[in-house]
Amino acid sequence: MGDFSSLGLSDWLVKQCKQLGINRPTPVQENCLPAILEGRDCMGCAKTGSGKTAAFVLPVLQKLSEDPYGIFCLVLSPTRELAYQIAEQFRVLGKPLGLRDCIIVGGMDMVSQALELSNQPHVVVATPGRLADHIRSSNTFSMSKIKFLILDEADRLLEQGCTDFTKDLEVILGVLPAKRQTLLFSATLTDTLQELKSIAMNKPFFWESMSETRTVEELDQRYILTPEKVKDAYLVHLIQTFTDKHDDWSIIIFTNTCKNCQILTMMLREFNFPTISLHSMMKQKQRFANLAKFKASVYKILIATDVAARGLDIPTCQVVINHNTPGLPKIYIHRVGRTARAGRNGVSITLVTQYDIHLVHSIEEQIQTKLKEYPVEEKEVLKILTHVNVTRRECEIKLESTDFDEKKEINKRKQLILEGKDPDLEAKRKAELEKIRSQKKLFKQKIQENIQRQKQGQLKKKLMKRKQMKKKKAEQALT
Ligand SMILES: Nc1ncnc2c1ncn2[C@@H]1O[C@H](COP(=O)(O)OP(=O)(O)OP(=O)(O)O)[C@@H](O)[C@H]1O
Repeated sequence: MGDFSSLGLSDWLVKQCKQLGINRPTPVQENCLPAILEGRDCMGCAKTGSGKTAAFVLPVLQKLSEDPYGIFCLVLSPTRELAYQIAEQFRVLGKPLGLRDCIIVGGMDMVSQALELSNQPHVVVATPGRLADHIRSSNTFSMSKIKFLILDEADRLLEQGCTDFTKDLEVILGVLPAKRQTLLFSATLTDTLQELKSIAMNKPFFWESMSETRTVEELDQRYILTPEKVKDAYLVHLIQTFTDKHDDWSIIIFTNTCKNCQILTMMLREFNFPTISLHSMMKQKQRFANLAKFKASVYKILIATDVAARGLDIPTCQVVINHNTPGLPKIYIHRVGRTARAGRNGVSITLVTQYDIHLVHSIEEQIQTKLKEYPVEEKEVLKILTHVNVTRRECEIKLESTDFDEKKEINKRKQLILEGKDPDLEAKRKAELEKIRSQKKLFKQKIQENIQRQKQGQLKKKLMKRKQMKKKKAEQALT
């Protein structure tokens, strides 16, 4: 493995890297950096925590230092927290340049963002939705001269999941110059390769880390098979044992919904665990504040939805617990990738119910690794089971008495309005769809029942016939 200078990086950047403890390039940096410096489009697929961010930040900074102007580079990120983290890397590594960056994400003041954009920052780091809003509503900035477009977590930006970025991406791509360098990075690029290739049109240099497994070797991947009702008791027991044994460990717990995130946070606090949460129903300022407190180890436990699954770099995080088994292997890979980063060790524990076993199998198939069972003293778990379940129920009741569900409904309506839809019409449409769906279901059920009845009738007839035959034979034998 060479050093950064031999890859063509300028001395000032090599020095800057050293100050951050980045001395030798990781494979993704070693391979992608020269191609980007040569002016090629690039698609880099490397495991979580392998230094993909610096693989695009460093060459952009080098090119910027040769011809500084704004807006030089646009980076898109699927989440707001990740956008801040990327901007920070640019700021730290680009300090000697006097780099001016600007972060454009939802949940923050739009007017001050518009002002910052009009000041022509060198680098804009944005989430697609908010940037598209600015493009639609303002003509005080131009992106027609950008040299670099970067899609971090590129596969997420292009997939049509619950947050669909494709329309916003169309708006953004519409104002960018065709002549630019496009860089796409993720730990899970391969599923969306075709869509990505249409964005990086300029015969992209494609690099993927060669490895049989898709998760890092330093990660000890475990599971616990548990009935749904005992899950929380296992969780409390696990946290208790980790905190008893290790003062300095931080834990991220992933769960499937904002409500569950909130309930688990309340519940773990009842057990005096220093817990904080991160999910999309929180105010943005609170989200940033909570993440900062977790990063600074003020709180040792972060309970999050998948909004924290990708990209976040928290070196102190030693353990990831999946309170629910992720439905997609890709999500699993990103979630457990929040630990065991940059060569450090880490543990992931997935709580698996009997209904999730098939999900574990498809995860294992994708990552080419078998999860090992995590040994637990079941006696200890059973001892706290009732206490934990009663506490959870109390927390649920407490949450129900707040306006959490109401807020969720209001947020949904706000989102629909922002998408240019009428919330009442949407609700009507949804109800009608639901009605049609349940009618179809009922119809299907009736058909099934009819088939079943017919089958049973036929079976009965057959049995009767057989009985009669037997009887006949017996009578014949007697005569
Ligand atoms: N060459 C290097 N040597 C040592 N540490 C490095 C090097 N490059 C990056 N790092 C550090 O490794 C950590 C992980 O890097 P980064 O966040 O870029 O990972 P990533 O590949 O983008 O992961 P993910 O897929 O989860 O987003 C960071 O703390 C970063 O500072």
